[in-house]
Amino acid sequence: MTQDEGKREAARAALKYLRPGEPIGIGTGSTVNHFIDLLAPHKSDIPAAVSSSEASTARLKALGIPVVDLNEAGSLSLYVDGADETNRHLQLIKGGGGALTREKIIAAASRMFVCIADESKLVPALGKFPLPVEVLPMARSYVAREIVKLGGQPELRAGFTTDNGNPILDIHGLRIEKPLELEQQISMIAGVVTVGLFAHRPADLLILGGPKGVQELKAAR
Ligand SMILES: O=C[C@H](O)[C@H](O)[C@H](O)COP(=O)(O)O
Repeated sequence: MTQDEGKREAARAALKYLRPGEPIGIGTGSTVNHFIDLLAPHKSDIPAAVSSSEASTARLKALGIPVVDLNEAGSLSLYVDGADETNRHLQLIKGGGGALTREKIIAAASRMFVCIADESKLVPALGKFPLPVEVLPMARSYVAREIVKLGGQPELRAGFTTDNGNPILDIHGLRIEKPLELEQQISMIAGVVTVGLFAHRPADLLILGGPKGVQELKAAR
């Protein structure tokens, strides 16, 4: 089984959590793209979606699923999204595709966050995947210097701006032993819009696809 097939199987397993008649929150990335595609036969059950990126919005609309603003939808019962890394507490690194800010908002506004991924994303400690941080343009260098003080090596994501018009610093060299503390520390740096560490709002359920099939994990809390 390829990594992409693992993503697709995880996405397929998430379909059973759909709540017919209720709007759904939709993340961003290649795993979520599978999930959106698999929604086709269920679209009459989905009145609307709240989307975390322009890319997911375009894909949902192409399928005929109406996309609404979060302000209009209110709180959501279900949010489905991928991750770049997860630990056993279902704390995540997200933002490899640059959609971390809208993703964090929708996750916060949702009662159940189902994370879908291929099994390579489950790691003993977060931090091998460079941690994305969205920053306001004028704060880029200042935030980078503050991150060096925390022991990370920030690298500007070249030629990239988020859907919000901001740059991203990818932080290398972090072994994240205390995700809750680090999320708070980085979030407090002036000029940081969002850090792609989802520790205060982890996933509620992790669905992993791999050669041995699909496994579902609840957070060890
Ligand atoms: O910004 C992008 C998101 O956080 C994605 O959920 C994350 O990068 C995982 O993407 P993929 O499903 O393509 O591995």
